[in-house]
Amino acid sequence: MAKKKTKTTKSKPTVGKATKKPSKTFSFKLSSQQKLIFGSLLIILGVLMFIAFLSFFFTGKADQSTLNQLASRDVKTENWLNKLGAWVSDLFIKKGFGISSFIFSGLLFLSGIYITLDINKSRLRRYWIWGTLIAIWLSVFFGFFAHKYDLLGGTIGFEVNSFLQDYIGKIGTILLLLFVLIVYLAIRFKVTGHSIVNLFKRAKSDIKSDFKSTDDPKEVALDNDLSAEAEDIKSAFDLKVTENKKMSEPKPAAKTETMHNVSVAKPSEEKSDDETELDIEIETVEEEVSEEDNLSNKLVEDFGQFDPTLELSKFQFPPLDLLKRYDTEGIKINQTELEENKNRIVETLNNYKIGIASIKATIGPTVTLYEIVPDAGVRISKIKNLEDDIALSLSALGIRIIAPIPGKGTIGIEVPNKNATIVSMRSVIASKKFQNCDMELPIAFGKTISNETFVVDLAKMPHMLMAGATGQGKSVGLNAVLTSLLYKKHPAEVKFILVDPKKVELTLFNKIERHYLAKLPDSEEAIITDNTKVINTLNSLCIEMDNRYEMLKNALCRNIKEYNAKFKARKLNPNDGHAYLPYIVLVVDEFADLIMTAGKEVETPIARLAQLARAIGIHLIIATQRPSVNVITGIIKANFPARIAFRVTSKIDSRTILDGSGADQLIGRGDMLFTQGNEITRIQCAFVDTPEVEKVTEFIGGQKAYPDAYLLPEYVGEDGGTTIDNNIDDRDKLFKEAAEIIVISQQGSASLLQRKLKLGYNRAGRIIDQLEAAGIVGGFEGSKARQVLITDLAALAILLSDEN
Ligand SMILES: Nc1ncnc2c1ncn2[C@@H]1O[C@H](COP(=O)(O)OP(=O)(O)OP(=O)(O)O)[C@@H](O)[C@H]1O
Repeated sequence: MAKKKTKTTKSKPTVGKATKKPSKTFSFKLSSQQKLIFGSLLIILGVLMFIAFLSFFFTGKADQSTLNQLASRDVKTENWLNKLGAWVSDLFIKKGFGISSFIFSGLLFLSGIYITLDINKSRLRRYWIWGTLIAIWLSVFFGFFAHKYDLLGGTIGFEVNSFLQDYIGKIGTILLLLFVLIVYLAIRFKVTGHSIVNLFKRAKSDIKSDFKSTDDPKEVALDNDLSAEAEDIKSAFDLKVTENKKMSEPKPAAKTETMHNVSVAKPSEEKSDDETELDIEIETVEEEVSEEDNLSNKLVEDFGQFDPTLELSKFQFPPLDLLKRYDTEGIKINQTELEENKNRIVETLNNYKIGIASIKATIGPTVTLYEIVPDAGVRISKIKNLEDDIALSLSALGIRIIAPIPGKGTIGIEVPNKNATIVSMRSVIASKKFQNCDMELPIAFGKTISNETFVVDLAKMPHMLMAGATGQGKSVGLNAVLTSLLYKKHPAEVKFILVDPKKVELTLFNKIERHYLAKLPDSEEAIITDNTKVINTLNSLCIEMDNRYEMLKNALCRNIKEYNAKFKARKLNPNDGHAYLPYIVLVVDEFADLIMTAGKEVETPIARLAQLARAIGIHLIIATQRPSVNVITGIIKANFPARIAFRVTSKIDSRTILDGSGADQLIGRGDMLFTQGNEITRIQCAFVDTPEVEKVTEFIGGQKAYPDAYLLPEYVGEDGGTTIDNNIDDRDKLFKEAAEIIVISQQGSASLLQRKLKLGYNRAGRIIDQLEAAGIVGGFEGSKARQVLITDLAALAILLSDEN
């Protein structure tokens, strides 16, 4: 992939410092001149080594006696490179690897060339590794001949060979060397069983065709490798064709016969021959590694994959003990209750002349499902209409009839248990299903009617709408969602934006602000309780969404998962504006309240986010007490396929949220219906109490955190940039200084002032307004920095002196 420079529109806040540049390590970098000097030195050394080695085979014996006296100048050696040559070649060839030592001189020479010409170093490294291994292998192999030619394998070869022979014998050593050779060929040249078979086949067909051509000298195979003779014939043949063409254009085969008496094998015959004999040989080509891949591979080799959790590498997930066990946990079967309910159902149905073939009970935490198979010929709608009668005869609230149960040939009657059991958060978090799940954003909601832990992936939903009348368990449900994520996701991987108009429900999560929360740069509190701030946050989230899409586009990725995987593999350069992207989960409690106060201003960004944000890891969870149509509008509903309904007060509300009835028949206290499309599942929501959440958040909050919450992009509301302060006397004390900074950097951004002058966002924003009023910076341009209208300090000085 060609390296692509990308630019994002703003300086992105990072996950703490999750986007660290690859850490600076000591790098041995040479200038071009140094490369030439060092490279040519290696080339010369390689050549010298080669000469010394070569000479050793002629002069080695003669120099043998002088080796101990090399220090003395008077001693004469015969090696072509004299004393040093004699010593080095003795060291490498005699004491070392034998004739395979030539490989090292070659490697030195090659290194010199690579360094001088600045060619890809990773290949050179590979040459060295493989070269050394080959040298060892050869010397061990030549060790077999050591008793005759000791210089072939050198001392190392001899010693290793005899060592191996001592333990596995001669045959064992040969086989071991053969095995190593096969491993080498397989890895280095990607040789496979197939390619060997193909090689043999080709050799066979070559030999066969050679035999054929010698059998009948007249027959010349007209293939691509025409021999010189055949070439002559062909040219003559072509010539004749052109001559003949002028006359009568006879058939080419006849022409050849008349001219040269050469029979050309009929193409069709040749083809059939080829078909039986020739097999396509597929050459295994080593995949070309593109420049960027190469770099990323090297980075991954050197530093390992990028680890977003590195900055808080010591972060500990909260232990299970922080969550409470409940006495009423665990399903107890009440046989008499079961029996009674069964009898009543059968009786009621009998009263209406509905016979039952069989009945089966599944006991859940809060309700028991009686599955009945009616006698043949009974109309389902008849049973469905008896809902109220059955409820009356069972004298129980919240009877729900599912007729038929999707995927089963039965009718279900859900009857609440007299003594509901609590599904504790602890039990669902501890469940294998949750612990072993491989989801991006796993949520353990609770338990289904058959007492299975119900785990869903928020990333797949991709947004969730939650409704329920007051006191039915919405807040507990939201806490269950957040707790699930806290137990499974590292602070680097997920960030929450919490909107809590009630001001009391989500405040506990304040403690994990610097771990898990995201906020606007200028806000002090991460949890948003003020409705006007919600608008800014939502718009800022839209900017974040646009930025993320831009980043994904530049990285050629379709979704956040691919993008993060690429970033982890170091294929995306942080200097090009890329960063590891955590998931962002926006939780809005009391959505109705928000819509009432802010209306369209909230609905538009929510709808935009709901429509577009799924691919870039922004997920919305919206909870409301009143699921009326003016709160949950068509556009919002269409984009929230996952719905959760706690008990609602009317069938209409149930229809609004679930597109069907059922939620009005729930029994409350966490009894809920979940749908992600067609199927509706009844679940008992896990119960997590405030003290438990407090303990979990305290545990997390007590650990090392990022310096700040995850900062969302700056968003200045529509009126934010227009309140221009014209009064010179009211200007900020730091106005002049700020103007100078802006003019020098030619960048009209409040965050620059924040950084340079160490100001809060509000003050920096005010100064920017004053600068705009003074004509130093241009108007507000959305997420982009403002234009600077003054080009240098001199012009600024003139402008300011004119004002006074
Ligand atoms: N899953 C559950 N298991 C057992 N009891 C529950 C469960 N969920 C809620 N409850 C009970 O219901 C009470 C009210 O729950 P919760 O505060 O979540 O209601 P709510 O829907 O948020 O109400 P509101 O909209 O007024 O805030 C809880 O205090 C608790 O006693």
